[in-house]
Amino acid sequence: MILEIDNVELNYKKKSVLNGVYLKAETGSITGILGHNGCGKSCLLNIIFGSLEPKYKLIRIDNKPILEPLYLNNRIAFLSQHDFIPNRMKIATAFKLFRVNWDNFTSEFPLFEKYKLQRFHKLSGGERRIVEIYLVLNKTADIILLDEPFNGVAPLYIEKIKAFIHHQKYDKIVILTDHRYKEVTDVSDSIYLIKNGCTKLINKMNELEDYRYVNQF
Ligand SMILES: Nc1ncnc2c1ncn2[C@@H]1O[C@H](COP(=O)(O)OP(=O)(O)OP(=O)(O)O)[C@@H](O)[C@H]1O
Repeated sequence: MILEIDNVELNYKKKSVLNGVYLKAETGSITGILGHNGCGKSCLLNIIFGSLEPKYKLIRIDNKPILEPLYLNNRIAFLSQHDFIPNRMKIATAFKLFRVNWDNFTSEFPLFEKYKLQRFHKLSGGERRIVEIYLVLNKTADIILLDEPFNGVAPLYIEKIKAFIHHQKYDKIVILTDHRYKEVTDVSDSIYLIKNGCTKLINKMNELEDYRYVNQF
């Protein structure tokens, strides 16, 4: 499956946020999006998900234009920047709602066993992120969007999460963004940089220096 988005125009009042986006993501490869604070990474993921309506956009899946928000057809799972599990929901209930197996989760993350009947808000920020990433990655979906999956996650778990993300790519489209750019470049097969409202496909990592995204890669 191939997902493409282009012709995006997103403005807030007189401020132009996105105006020259082309992004192509396909099953079997992971697509990373990089860019400075406020360049429009989260907006772009929300536009793909369908929760943000820009002035113009064109989304195609396998060359067919998609006119309805993608979230309506349940083929897409989105880890947004902010928690999506309600604070007072028990962790076991969230796993039931997502139809994700609790025992498989705790075999990968044994330290979470004690949280089964705990309410979501009692977990630390990093622990909440790990639960949500796991649910999103394991939900039945063709497309996965991850907005800052590594934010607040301890280094030991980052490697594990990267391995999970990598595992998903064989039958899903995965698009992710994070400020931990080395993790993003490490796990991604193709990289887009958003600069001045436009996407630039990065072929060689030193282009990230040329575009002044990093001082030294
Ligand atoms: N609801 C809104 N009203 C006005 N401006 C907005 C709104 N949402 C986003 N913006 C602006 O759009 C721009 C892009 O925001 P976005 O959250 O997509 O950036 P980002 O690249 O994800 O940033 P960060 O890396 O800091 O999370 C920012 O300048 C932001 O201030």
